[in-house]
Amino acid sequence: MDSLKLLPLLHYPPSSLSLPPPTFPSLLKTKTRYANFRSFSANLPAAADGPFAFDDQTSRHKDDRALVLARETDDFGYLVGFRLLPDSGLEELMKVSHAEDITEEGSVFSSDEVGKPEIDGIDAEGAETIVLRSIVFVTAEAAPYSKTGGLADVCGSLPIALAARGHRVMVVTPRYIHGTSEDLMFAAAVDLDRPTKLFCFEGVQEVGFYHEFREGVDWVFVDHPSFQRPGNPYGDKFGTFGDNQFRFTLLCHAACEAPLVLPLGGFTYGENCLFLVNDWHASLVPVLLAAKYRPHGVYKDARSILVIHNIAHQGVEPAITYSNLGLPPEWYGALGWVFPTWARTHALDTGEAVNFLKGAIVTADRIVTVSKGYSWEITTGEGGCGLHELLSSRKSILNGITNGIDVTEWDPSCDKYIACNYSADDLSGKAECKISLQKELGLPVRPDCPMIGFIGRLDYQKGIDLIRLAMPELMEADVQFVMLGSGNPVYEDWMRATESAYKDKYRGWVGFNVPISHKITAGCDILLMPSAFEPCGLNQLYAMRYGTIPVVHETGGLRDTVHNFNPYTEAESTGWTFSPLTKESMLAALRYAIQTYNDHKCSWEGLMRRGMTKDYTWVNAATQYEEVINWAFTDPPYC
Ligand SMILES: Nc1ncnc2c1ncn2[C@@H]1O[C@H](COP(=O)(O)OP(=O)(O)O[C@H]2O[C@H](CO)[C@@H](O)[C@H](O)[C@H]2O)[C@@H](O)[C@H]1O
Repeated sequence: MDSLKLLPLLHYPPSSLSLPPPTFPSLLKTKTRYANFRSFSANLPAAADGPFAFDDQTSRHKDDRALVLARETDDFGYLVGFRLLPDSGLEELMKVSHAEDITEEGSVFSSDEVGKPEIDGIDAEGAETIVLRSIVFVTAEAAPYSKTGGLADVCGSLPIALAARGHRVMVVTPRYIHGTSEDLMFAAAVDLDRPTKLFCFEGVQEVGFYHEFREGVDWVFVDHPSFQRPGNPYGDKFGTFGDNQFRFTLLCHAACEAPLVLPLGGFTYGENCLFLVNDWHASLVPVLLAAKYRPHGVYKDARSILVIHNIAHQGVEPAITYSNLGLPPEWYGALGWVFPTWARTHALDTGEAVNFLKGAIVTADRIVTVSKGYSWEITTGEGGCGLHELLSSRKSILNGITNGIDVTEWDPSCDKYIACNYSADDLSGKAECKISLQKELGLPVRPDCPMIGFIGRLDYQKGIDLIRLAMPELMEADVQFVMLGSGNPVYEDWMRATESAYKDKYRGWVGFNVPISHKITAGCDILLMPSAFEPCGLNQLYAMRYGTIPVVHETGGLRDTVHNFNPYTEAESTGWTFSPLTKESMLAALRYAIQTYNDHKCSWEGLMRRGMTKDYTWVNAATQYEEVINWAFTDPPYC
C-alpha cells in the first residue's frame, strides 16, 4: 500500500505538513461524531495523494500493514501530532469516542455501526459519505469582521456550515483597520508572524497574516497598509478607492500563498485544496493557479470554484494595468476585455480593459451563483452584463445554489436587538416590536396601521428609482414607511427630503446600522424589495423568518424564494411577487398586501407562520456546495 509513503511525514516538523482530506461515513452521524472527537484514528490512504480514510476496524483487519494513527489535538481542536496506536488502545479509543456519538434523534451509536465498511461512497447501511476537503474561501468581506452587504453574510456563515460538516475550512480576507470601534472585531486575531513577499505591481509587497480559530473555521486576515484607512472596504466619503485593483490583487496573491505557508494548528492546508473565490475581488485566484503556480508543479491537484454574488461588479481596469498583476504576459487573453463601441468614452478610447471576473469565468473549474434563477439570468443578454456569452459557453459547469441565512443571528425568539422576542407559536411580541419601532422613529404609535420597510444599499439594483416614483401615490394610502440604507448620495438626499415631506408617515434612516435593520425587520408588517435584479437577496429571507411579509420584484433569487399569494393555494404562499418592474405593478402588489393585512387577518397570519417555519439554515446549501466541490474534483483541472 502506498500509505507507507506518508510515513516520513511523522518526522517532519508540523509546520511542513499538510493534511490530505479524509473521507468519513454518514452525513448526520458524521456531524456529531466528528465534532465530538478529541482524537480519532486514521488509516493512511491507498494512494499517496488520495484521501485519507478514517480507520474502521474492518479495514484494519483486512490489511495488517495499514498504519493506525491516533490524532492528538489541543484544547482548541488543533492537531498537535500523531501517535501510533496499539490495537488495544484503538479499541479503547473507539469505545470512548462512540459513547459520545449522539445522533440527531438522540440515540447513541454502537461501535458496530461505526465499523461498517463503505461501499462506493455509501456505507453498508446506505448512509451518505462525505469526502472531507480542505476549503479556502477568498472574499473581500466576511461578517462579523467586515460587512457592507450580503457577500459578508454568506462568507461569514457558509464556511461555518461547511466546517460543521467536517471540512477543514479557511477564510482569507483583508484585515481592515478603519480607525473605528469596528476594528475591535479583529481583536482576537493573533499575528502569525509569517511575513510573506508577493510579486506584483512592479515590486515586492510584503503582507502579514493574522489568525483566529472560531466556530471550527480558520479566519485568516491579510495585513497590509493599504487595508488600513478610514471608510469601508471599498471606499470612503470621497468615493471608491482608486487603488482597489492593487488591494484585491494583493488579497488574491496572499490567498494563494496562505495554504502553502501558514501552519494553522500545526499543519498547512497544502496544495490539494479547493479555492472558493467570491466575486471579482477574489477572481484572480483561479488565474494565478493556472498561470503562476501550475507551470511550476504547484497546485496541480487544487481546484477552484467561482461564486458570483453580483455580476454587475466585475473589477474592470485599463488594459495597461495587466502588467501589474504578477501574471505572465501570455495569459493576457484570460483577463483581456474589449468594451463595445457605445460604451467607450472618447474618440481615442479603444475599449481595451482587463476584467477580473472574466478571468475567473474562463479559468475556474466550476461556477456557482447564489440562486438557480440567477444562474440562468446571467446567461442572457439582459442579465449577463456583457459576460453572458462566455457564461453560456460554460453552462455545463454553472450551478445555482440558493443562500441560507444565519438562523442564530436572525432569530426572533432570541434576537437581542428587538424590543420583544416572539415565535411562530406566539406572535404577540411582534406587535410590541412594531410599537417600539414607531416610538423610536417618532412616528404615530398605531399598531393597526400597515408598516412597510426597506433595507438595502441605495443603488440602482435595489429599485430605489421605483420607490421614488411611487412614493407620492403610496403616501396617499393609510400606511407608514421606513427605509434604511446608504449609498448613492442622490438617493440619500431624496430620503431626507421625503421625510420632511411626509413627517407622519415616512422615515428615512441614512446609514449602515445592523441593530436598526433587525428592528425594522421585526417591527414592520411588509418588506418591500423592488430590486431591478437580485442574485439571491437575504432580506426577504430574514423578513419571512420574522413574520414580515415580502413584496418583491419577480427576479433572480426573489422569484425562487418568495411564492406569490393566491387565496386558492394559500398553503404555498409566502408573500407577493410582481412583474414587470413598473410603478403600477409594484403599487398593485402593495395594495393587495395592504388589503389582505387590513381585511383578512387569518390569511395574513397564515402567511406569517408559513414564512417563519420554513427552513433557511445553511445545511441545505452546504450539502449542495459539497456536491459541486466533488464534481470539481471529479474532472481534471480546467486549465
Ligand atoms: N443600511 C444597512 N444597515 C444595515 N444592514 C444593511 C444595510 N443595507 C444592507 N444591509 C444588510 O446587508 C445585507 C444585504 O444583503 P443583500 O442580499 O441585499 O446583499 P447585496 O445586494 O449586498 O449582495 C449580493 O450578494 C448577496 C449574497 O449572495 C445576494 O443575496 C444579493 O442578491 C447580491 O446582490 C443584509 O444582511 C442587509 O440586512
